[in-house]
Amino acid sequence: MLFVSIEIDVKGVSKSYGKTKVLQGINLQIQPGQIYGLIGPSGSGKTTLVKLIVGIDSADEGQVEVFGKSMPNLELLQDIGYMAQADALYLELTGYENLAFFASLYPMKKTELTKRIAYAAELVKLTGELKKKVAAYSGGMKRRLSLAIALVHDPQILILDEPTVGIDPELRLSIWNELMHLKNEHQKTILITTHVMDEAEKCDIVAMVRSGALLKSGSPADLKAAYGVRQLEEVFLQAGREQP
Ligand SMILES: Nc1ncnc2c1ncn2[C@@H]1O[C@H](COP(=O)(O)OP(=O)(O)OP(=O)(O)O)[C@@H](O)[C@H]1O
Repeated sequence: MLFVSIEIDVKGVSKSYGKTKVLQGINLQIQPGQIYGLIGPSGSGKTTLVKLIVGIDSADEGQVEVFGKSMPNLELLQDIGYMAQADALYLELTGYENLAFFASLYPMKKTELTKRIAYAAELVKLTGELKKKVAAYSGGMKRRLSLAIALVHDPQILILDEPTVGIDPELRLSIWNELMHLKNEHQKTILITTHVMDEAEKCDIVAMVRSGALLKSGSPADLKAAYGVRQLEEVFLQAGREQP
């Protein structure tokens, strides 16, 4: 029997805010070493779903398991790197001080900490800017620093909520190359939300979210073949029309 391990398992999850049902009956499974993309229009529920997976909010119905453990679970903090949509940075501190602060929340030796900060800063091309106060950073630089913070403690799972918004195309490409490297060379699992179809194309599995429900999921190639189309965007439009 083929055994497929599951790192993130979302089972029948629903969530409401007040009377508004924001997620309904979501099921998804993410395997180790996958890049899994959530794509959908603004307000479709991607961030809400991501928050349930990270464990900073809890579902009304259903369950989220990460490494077989029910979320939220403080034990798993070390294993998950989360980059929220809104940057949570200390503006009066420098880039370096921000990285050092977040890294210090995890058990790490001083030498390891210094190495990880250098690696994370280089990854997002901020090495030369680390001495500046974050208040003087541009929007894109803040996004890049948030990404560096998400991976500074070397987590197995990276959960990135629209990580490339406000980032120029060249750096966007280099960040994607690095995400591919993290997946291919270090078997990291990456869950990413995006509005951008060409980013969705780079994911192993794409799940299309609309109005709090998962329309379709699969590899970009399989999804396009199933609909007989050449663009992922067309899959999304057709899948949306099929909805009752
Ligand atoms: N804390 C909250 N209280 C009330 N409503 C909320 C809350 N958080 C989200 N919502 C609502 O839930 C719905 C889904 O929001 P969510 O942020 O998950 O969407 P999204 O797909 O991530 O959108 P975007 O791509 O714009 O980030 C929206 O209608 C939003 O207004």
